Amino acid sequence: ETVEVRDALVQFMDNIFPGERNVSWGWTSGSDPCSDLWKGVDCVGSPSVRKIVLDELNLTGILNASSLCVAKSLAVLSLNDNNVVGNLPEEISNCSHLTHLYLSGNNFTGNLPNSLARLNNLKRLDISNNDFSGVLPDLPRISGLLTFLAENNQLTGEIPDFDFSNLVDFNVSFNNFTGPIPSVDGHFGASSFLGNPDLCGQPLSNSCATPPPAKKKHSSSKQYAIYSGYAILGLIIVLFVLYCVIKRKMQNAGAKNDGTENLSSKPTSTSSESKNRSRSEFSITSPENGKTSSLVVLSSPVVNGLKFEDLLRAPAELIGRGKHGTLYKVTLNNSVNVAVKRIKDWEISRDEFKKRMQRINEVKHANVLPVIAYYCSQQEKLLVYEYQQNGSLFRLLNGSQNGEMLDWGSRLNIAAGTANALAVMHQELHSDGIAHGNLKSSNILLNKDMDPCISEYGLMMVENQDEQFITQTESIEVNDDPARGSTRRFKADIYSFGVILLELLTGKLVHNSASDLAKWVHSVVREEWTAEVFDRTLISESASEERMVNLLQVALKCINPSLDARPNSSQVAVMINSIKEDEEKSLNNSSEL
Ligand SMILES: Nc1ncnc2c1ncn2[C@@H]1O[C@H](COP(=O)(O)OP(=O)(O)OP(=O)(O)O)[C@@H](O)[C@H]1O
Repeated sequence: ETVEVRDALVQFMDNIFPGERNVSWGWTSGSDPCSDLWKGVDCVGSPSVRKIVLDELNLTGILNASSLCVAKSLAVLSLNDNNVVGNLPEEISNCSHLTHLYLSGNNFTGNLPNSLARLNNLKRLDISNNDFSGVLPDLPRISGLLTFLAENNQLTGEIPDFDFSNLVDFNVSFNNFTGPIPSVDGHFGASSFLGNPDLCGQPLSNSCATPPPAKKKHSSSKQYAIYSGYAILGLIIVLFVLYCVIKRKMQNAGAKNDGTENLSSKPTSTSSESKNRSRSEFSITSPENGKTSSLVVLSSPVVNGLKFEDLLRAPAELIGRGKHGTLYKVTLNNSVNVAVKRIKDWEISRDEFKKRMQRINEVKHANVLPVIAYYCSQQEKLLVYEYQQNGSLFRLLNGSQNGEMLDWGSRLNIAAGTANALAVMHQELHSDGIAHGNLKSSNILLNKDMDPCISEYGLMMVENQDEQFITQTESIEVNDDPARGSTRRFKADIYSFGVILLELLTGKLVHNSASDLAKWVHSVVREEWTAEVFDRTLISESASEERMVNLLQVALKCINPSLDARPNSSQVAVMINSIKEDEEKSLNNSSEL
């Protein structure tokens, strides 16, 4: 770097870190930021400063943007989780190459400068958890913005009309924004807007009131008539909705005696009410065509001799309602908990169902949760699994803050265990055409040793998580050729597994569409800031970036839009096991030192 840039950067550091600095940081005008490796500086193979990352270093001074932006090629500035004070100066716009600006978790105050909107290259802006106030500058004019995080500040005024379809992260919760939320078209939920008492409209539940009376006083009689019309229409809609809700509630109360949702109230097994509750839940009816549909117990000593009636009588608690059915936790007489999945709308004959279950049951793997019993009648299909106390991967990544409890080693173990199980299942069931069909992180359960267990293998005939990623030609081929259709099912599992790997690596979860996460990862990787993709908890535990990148590459192969380009499950398992072996070797080496 030139002397001018060096001196300016040293000035920037003196201002943001007043006091004595550790000499090992560099940041002295006699040295070079790139070749002398100043702390937090990355020149990404060039002679000019590209990135400055000074997170969690207890910086307590001010941000001197005039000095900082003398480094013209600066693209990333990250000052997360320090105690920087003062405002964000107008001169920040001199850093015209900035693509990433992270200021979260500091004590910044004052208005955001209008010049911020002139940072045309900005893709990610995170000013969350500060004390910024005032109205937002015209940020929507930055066309490539992907992230805007501003939660927990004191910002006011209306939310400008961002292009929400382009944004992948957006959060303005817990500020003082007012007025109507611009149309987000389902791209972001209420959690992005909560905690602004005077904000209204979708996706929040409080609708915007008609204009206040003061304005009406000045409005013309025509406007007055329009507003009154809206108000009356609104009132009619509210009354109609109220009527429907009350009517439905009354019908439900009549038909089900209020017992459908929550069966956790531990009914005593002798009470006729509790029997009725269980019956109404599973609604198992009389024998069909003279044949009795009984419970088939496949394996497991815990449920030996289990009868269908035992299942019906046992207290059941609803624990989930998914796309394909409902899940109950049922406590049997011997105090064993089982999970009972009641499948919805599966057009499959009894014989076919039975054959399928028997076939799946023949293949065993330690990381696949076996079906221990099943029941099948024309109307009902129930599957019984052992209840897994430690819940699912989805819950683990979601429940603990940012998946904090799940360290890199555990994530790699889950990835490898799942890949190995999938490889065996695919190999054994390939000729039967039985793929998993609905692989996702809520179907990866953790057993008592926190090892992964794939649940619900083969319960769905087809699941098209990757539909939009299939090329048109492939889609035609698949429809025309049954063998290709079978390949497609297995390759769809690979896509889904790739998405699970992305969840493990990013800590971000799929809620509605797997393709959103895949798109987000692609967009970050394309920007060549691959490290940005990884879950920050992994970065802070100093997980090996090399192995994270390797696992990311496996994930990207799995979500390749072309079916043929995706690896098969055995290849995936080999790749992940080799990453796991590298990890173990490196741990052994470091413990020997
Ligand atoms: N055997 C089990 N033990 C403990 N928890 C389980 C078990 N099986 C499923 N769960 C959890 O119960 C919840 C509901 O499961 P369910 O299978 O109904 O939902 P889903 O997998 O999201 O939906 P679907 O399979 O219908 O697409 C999920 O969070 C799942 O992780």
